[in-house]
Amino acid sequence: MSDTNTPAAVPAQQTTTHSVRGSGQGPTQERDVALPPLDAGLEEEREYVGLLYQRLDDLREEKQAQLAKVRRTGAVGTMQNQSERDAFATMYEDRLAQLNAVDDRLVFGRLDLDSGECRYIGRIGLTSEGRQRLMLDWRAPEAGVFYQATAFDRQGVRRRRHLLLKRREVQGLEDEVLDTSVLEESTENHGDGALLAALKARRTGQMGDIVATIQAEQDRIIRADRSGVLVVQGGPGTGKTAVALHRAAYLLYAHRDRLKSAGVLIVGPNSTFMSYIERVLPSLGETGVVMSSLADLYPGVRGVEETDPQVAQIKGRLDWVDIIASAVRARQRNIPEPRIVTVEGVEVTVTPKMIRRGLERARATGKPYNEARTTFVKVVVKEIAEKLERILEKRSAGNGADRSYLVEEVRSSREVRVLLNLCWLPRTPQNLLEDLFSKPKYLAAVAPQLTAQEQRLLQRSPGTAFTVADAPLLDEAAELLGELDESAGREEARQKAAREKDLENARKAVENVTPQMAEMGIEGFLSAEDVAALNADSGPSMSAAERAGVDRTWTYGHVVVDEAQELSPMQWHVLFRRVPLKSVTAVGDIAQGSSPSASTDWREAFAPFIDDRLRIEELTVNYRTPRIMVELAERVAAANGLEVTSLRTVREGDFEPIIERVDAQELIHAAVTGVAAEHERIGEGLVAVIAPARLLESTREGLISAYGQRVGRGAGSMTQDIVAMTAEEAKGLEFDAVVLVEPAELLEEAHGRIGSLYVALTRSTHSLRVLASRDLPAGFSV
Ligand SMILES: Nc1ncnc2c1ncn2[C@@H]1O[C@H](COP(=O)(O)OP(=O)(O)OP(=O)(O)O)[C@@H](O)[C@H]1O
Repeated sequence: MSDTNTPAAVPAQQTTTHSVRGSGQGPTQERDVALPPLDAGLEEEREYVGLLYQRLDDLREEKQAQLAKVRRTGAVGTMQNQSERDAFATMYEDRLAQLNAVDDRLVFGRLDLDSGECRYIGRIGLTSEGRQRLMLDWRAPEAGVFYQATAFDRQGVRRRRHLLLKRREVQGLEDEVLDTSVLEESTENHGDGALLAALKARRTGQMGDIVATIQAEQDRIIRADRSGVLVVQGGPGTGKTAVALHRAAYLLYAHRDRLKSAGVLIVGPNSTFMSYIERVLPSLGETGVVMSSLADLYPGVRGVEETDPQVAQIKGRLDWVDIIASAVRARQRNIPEPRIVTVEGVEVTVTPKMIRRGLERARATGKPYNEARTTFVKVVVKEIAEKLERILEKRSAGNGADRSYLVEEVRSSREVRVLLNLCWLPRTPQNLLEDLFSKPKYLAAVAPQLTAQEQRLLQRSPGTAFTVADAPLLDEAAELLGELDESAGREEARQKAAREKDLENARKAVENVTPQMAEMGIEGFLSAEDVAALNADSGPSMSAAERAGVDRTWTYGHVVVDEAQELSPMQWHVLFRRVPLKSVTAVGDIAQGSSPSASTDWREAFAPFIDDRLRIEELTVNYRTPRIMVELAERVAAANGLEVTSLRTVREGDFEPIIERVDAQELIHAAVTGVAAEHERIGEGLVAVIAPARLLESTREGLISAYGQRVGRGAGSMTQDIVAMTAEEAKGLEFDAVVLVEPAELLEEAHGRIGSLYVALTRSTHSLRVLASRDLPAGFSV
């Protein structure tokens, strides 16, 4: 058995055959299937695709049987035997999950080369039992020409064929003949291009992959080098999100050893967006990535919206690195004058000098605040105990009794504990931030960078929920405070030792199984770290991705950030800490920026974190929005002072945008009827009402009373056929039709920044209806 990703090299027209096992569980039957000739038609391609699915099913069956066998063996034998079994079991499970995920439209392309070689391109690489290459993984270097070859630069390609599948069924072929001499040989040339067919398709509410139709400018970005920061700038609908996700899949393929254990983090603006994109990577056979919205950047706390844009802007500044450091330092303080504590009925005077020695020794450890506190406590307790001992010695005229118990007595004395806490209170990131925002004097003392007015804006009562903009501040505080539990350091050391032991065992196991896996043609599916995680002697076993998702200190091999223009400097600061090699793909559009901290220049945005080794690539074709709507959006942007690069569009569009004037009190009713009118116009599909925040709830209620269950709610709302949201929430999403309510108010609520309205105008793939009771913003009329 072999199913890896080395190049396919099968001459196209000679009658090459592949030997394929028959289906079913019975005895193996061998049958030969010829590779379709260059002028193959639908029937021949169907036969070949049938062969590929046959191979997929066989592999699946094989893995299922192997997994069942390993599981039957049970947890017996030496630690190393168990590790080996676990290694195999995880590998089979991973592989099975991957084989299941790629079932839909397994293969999509065929290349016929000048050399006579024919390559099939699909979601994974497949070879026959006899090690004959059947299909190339789209990410393999040899598959690159499928996306790159053009009539001007053929790169040895005579013909590129798209196989249009619905699930497992070949429904059509589409040929691009790059060498005109092939024209006579080819009888097939089928209708609409694969790209247009994909773009016209109704939206499901979840983003799909674009693997069959990646365009050359996108492919270059997807396969770009992993090192450093790559920014992909592009207008709406240019495929930035799609490219970012396919790049993650590509990097996981090309650097599997490194990235499988370190992991890839994908960051997006909010949870609706994260559920919109969550299926793309699994459909490409990749499951081991961690996805996080900006609200979840600090594990364990889901930030609510920061409603005041000024507050969000203040919290986004890098000044907080210093403010939080001062806030932490300010929580270590000396006593102004000596204090008396009573231990065992004896009064002991604690002097500022004794406390200072404790503070200095603790700071000298260089450990985070809570961990250094252990040293502080140890030093001061010892000093008090020694003083107490001297007093007791004096009283008992030096009878030399054993007084080693005194240290424990001092440590457990309530008065001593109060004094120690007064000087060095154990803190969690949450308490620290809560204190900063609820104690104006504390904030004033540690944040001279903020004006009095800014400090006032930050004030809030204790217990208020943490916001998205607090997440990076919590993270920064956690970094400086360290573990709260004094025993955590010891526990951590114990766990580290246990992990190292597991890792050593796992390395031996992987060494043993690797040759057997290689024999089977499987490489790089499991690292020693994965096996070690399975054997970890504490808690349930977790995959690298699961562990990374809950561990604030996890460092990733690569980070992908979508809607990157919206991130504040503090959010970048936290993200860069998670990727020490600074291997980052950031995709976004400066023109769509709407958050209070949105970047207006990519180089400026990254200057604090990296030197000038920043690569900026641009995408220039809008695949989502028809030309008529793009023109409207660009006109409105320009009329409101926003410079946007004019985009090329792939589709003209079938429907002119409709602009309806309505009375203010009729807006919601008009939105409800507008949805029905849009469904009538476009047929089935997802219609979104994009409304100002003030009208959102009443709009949603109006829609629910008219359409009931059809109206989506929460993160999974996009899978229904009607949704209502603000322009901010619509960022990154797309719909078949959009009903846009009161554009003047959208502009106003973004404080005159056009970004949100520009976003709203570019969300639709087919049709747009604008409802306005007030004057329309500039640019709406020609
Ligand atoms: N090469 C392609 N083949 C098929 N569909 C594509 C291709 N490129 C982009 N698309 C489709 O175009 C639409 C827009 O893509 P995407 O959401 O990635 O754009 P974007 O640049 O992130 O947009 P925005 O900035 O407006 O959120 C999606 O439906 C995507 O699947």
